[in-house]
Amino acid sequence: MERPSGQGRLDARTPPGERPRGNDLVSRSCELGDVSFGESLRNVTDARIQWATPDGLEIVGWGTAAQYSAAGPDRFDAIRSQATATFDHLEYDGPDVARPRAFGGFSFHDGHEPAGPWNGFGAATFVIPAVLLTRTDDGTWLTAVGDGRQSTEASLKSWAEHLSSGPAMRPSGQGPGIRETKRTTTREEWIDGVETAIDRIESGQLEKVVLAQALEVDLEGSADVPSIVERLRRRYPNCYRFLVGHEESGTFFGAPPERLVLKQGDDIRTEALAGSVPRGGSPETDGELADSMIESEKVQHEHSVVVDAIRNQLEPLSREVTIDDQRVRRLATIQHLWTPIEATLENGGHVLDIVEALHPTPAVGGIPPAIAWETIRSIESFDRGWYASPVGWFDGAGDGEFAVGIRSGVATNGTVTLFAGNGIVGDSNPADEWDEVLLKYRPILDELREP
Ligand SMILES: C=C(O[C@@H]1C=C(C(=O)O)C=C[C@H]1O)C(=O)O
Repeated sequence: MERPSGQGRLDARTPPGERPRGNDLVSRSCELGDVSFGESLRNVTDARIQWATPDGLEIVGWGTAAQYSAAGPDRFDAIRSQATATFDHLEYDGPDVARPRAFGGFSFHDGHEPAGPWNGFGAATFVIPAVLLTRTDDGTWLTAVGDGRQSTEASLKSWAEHLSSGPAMRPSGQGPGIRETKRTTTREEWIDGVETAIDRIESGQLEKVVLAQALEVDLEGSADVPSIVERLRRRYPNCYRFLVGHEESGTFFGAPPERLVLKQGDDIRTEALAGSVPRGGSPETDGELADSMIESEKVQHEHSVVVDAIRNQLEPLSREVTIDDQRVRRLATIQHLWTPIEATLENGGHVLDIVEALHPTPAVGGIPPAIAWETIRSIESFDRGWYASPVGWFDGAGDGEFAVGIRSGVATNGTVTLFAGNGIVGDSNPADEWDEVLLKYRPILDELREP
């Protein structure tokens, strides 16, 4: 999309006494009529983000008002302190829902070095977009973030005019079509890897590990990721939908069913989502499959390891941790065992503290964490990059929401690399694990294929 003029620069006409200091940011919002979020992002070549939650919040953003990156074991802290320096001096005038937020994520492991499809995705990268569109049931807002009052107000006005003259809706289009798919892991290699993990579990070193694989998909057409993300809403309305593209990178996107954390003030919501069976062809077979999952000792063990790890991480930070009743989460192509978890923080804090405490849960990593990671490294033959990692947003109050970046892929020139993994415990059956992992490619693979 062509950028309207008047964006960015500190406006020299602002009276000195009224001008924000140095690099301080200014943000303004206004309400808009219906605009197509997908269309707004389509031709953006610099940073862009999209974030949609099962609760109905939808945000797209583009451009960079501020950017933070960090690597190594202190990456959570480093991002928090860089962003706090901005937010502490950010002047915002507008409704809470449209406030500026920092969007981004982390790599699975803090030692990540960007390469291949993950070029441009560091160990932690966040941006406060220069332009944001926020939609809830109550309406749509446009937010501009810049470094001077008059220039930011001018930018808001010109984007409002520009977006209002565009289409309110656009057809969500077709999938690009698939030319060829290539696995990182053959069935034999997968079965070998699962057996190696089971040996480690039986020897007592390891309790659970999540092994994953990747599928490289060569496309017939080009991947219009914002419209793929829009289309994922039709079959996965109760999942998150996101995309993250940095200035010089491919686009990471997906429809994860799993919340890592939602923090609002002292209230924390998270969940254990682990244990999977396919959907049946009818309500009866759906129910039978779900019952077999609930009754399986193997699945219950796989699941309880996640509940216990989350409880152990949250208890030292919380006044109270509540583990809700276990239930079944039914998605279009798969069903999961699911336990919602809530906590009340003892001494407040920042959502990134909770992200750091929880990531990776044994729903995507394993127990004990260090041996699980070493097992993953020695068995998996591809780079997890940002797959299965925290992706989401935080604001100036330290609130925010992060999904677990699963049911995801990274799009780079004509190729999408998809990722999927399974929890392995002592009584896992390697051949069953192969069938299960293929199910987890489906959400995106189906959209790429669809005519
Ligand atoms: C690791 C993935 O999914 C995770 C593993 C699950 C399992 O092992 O049953 C279920 C849900 C997710 O926590 C994935 O989708 O790639």
